[in-house]
Amino acid sequence: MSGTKQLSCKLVPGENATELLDAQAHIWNHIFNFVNSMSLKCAIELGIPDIIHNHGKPMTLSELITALPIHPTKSPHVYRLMRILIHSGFFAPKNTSENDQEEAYVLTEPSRLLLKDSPLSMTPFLLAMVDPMLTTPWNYLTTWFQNEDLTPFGTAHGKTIWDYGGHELKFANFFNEAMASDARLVMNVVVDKCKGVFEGLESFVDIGGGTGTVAKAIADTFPNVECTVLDLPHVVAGFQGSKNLKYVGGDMFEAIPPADAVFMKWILHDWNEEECVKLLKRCKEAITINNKKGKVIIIDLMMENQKENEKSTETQLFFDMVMMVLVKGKERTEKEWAKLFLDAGFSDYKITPILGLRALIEVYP
Ligand SMILES: C[S@@+](CC[C@H](N)C(=O)[O-])C[C@H]1O[C@@H](n2cnc3c(N)ncnc32)[C@H](O)[C@@H]1O
Repeated sequence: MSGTKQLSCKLVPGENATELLDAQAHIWNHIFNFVNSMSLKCAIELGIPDIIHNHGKPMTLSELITALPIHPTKSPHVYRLMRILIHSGFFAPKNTSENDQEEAYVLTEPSRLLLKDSPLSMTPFLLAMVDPMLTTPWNYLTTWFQNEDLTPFGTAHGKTIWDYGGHELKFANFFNEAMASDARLVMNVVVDKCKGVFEGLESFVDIGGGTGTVAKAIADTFPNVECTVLDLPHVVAGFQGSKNLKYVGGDMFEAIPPADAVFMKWILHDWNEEECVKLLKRCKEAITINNKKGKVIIIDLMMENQKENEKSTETQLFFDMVMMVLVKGKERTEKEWAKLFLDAGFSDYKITPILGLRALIEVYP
């Protein structure tokens, strides 16, 4: 032996083979965690949910293979893709009839939400989040821990995500469409379950409101409310308002149009504590102008609001890491939210926990 240490292959006393193999399997499972998202991405790109949906009845493997836009040499592999997606709950097997040997596939609730033309489709969000422009920064996480860069996204692309959107049209389009698809789904629930939050308002401004999905939903549901979307000039460029909806291009850290309610969905989790306090102070100015007493309405993730559900906790932890990698923000617990509100000079808040992993929070001056 020339100076290298020889590691013993024997089990350490007290360690049994089952524990060792379990530990190995645990590591394998985590190494290959990306297989779930990449298999799902592939199924969406091939249009599998739509093909099964349009078939109108449970679809057998051979029918699926015939309908898929794939090379004939790949036909024998389709069942493998379907098998993992059944395991992860995106499709379900169904026997077509008692005599029929061949299993058929049906959609599940999650795959129904991935139908391309469904009004609440999450497909744009999925395709954006797994696009290499957003996954590449993960390869720079270690480098970022060891340098002074603000985000791994910045290390990878040399710009903040917002500046990048201003330069890369393709990125801006799929990012804004991803946000809009989430806003459609959330506003569907909000307008149905918490209409009261918006009743009595005369004016409403959605800051960082993207291409206006939230403001449009409020403008349509409450025709007497004057709605404004404020976002970066390149995001709102070319958008036309309507009778009670207008678009304003600007920087929310500089000025927010006065309104009875300032709305922020998926905004504060993008920013650090100092920036959030600055933004909340701007919001407070906007809702208290002329001695008015409006409110701030926030939709954002609330860490630890689903403690009993292991999968939801993991999803919240995923989101927090995403915030670390893409932007300077974080996901916050109720205690952390309360501190932000206090530091920005607000006196009270109310949480409506109707949005699953997220919450609707009303904040009062
Ligand atoms: C995570 S997206 C959320 C979009 C939308 N609120 C939603 O949830 O669908 C954040 C938004 O903030 C906007 N934004 C970033 N910096 C901004 C600034 N300084 N002023 C105004 N908007 C900004 C981005 O352009 C983007 O539309």
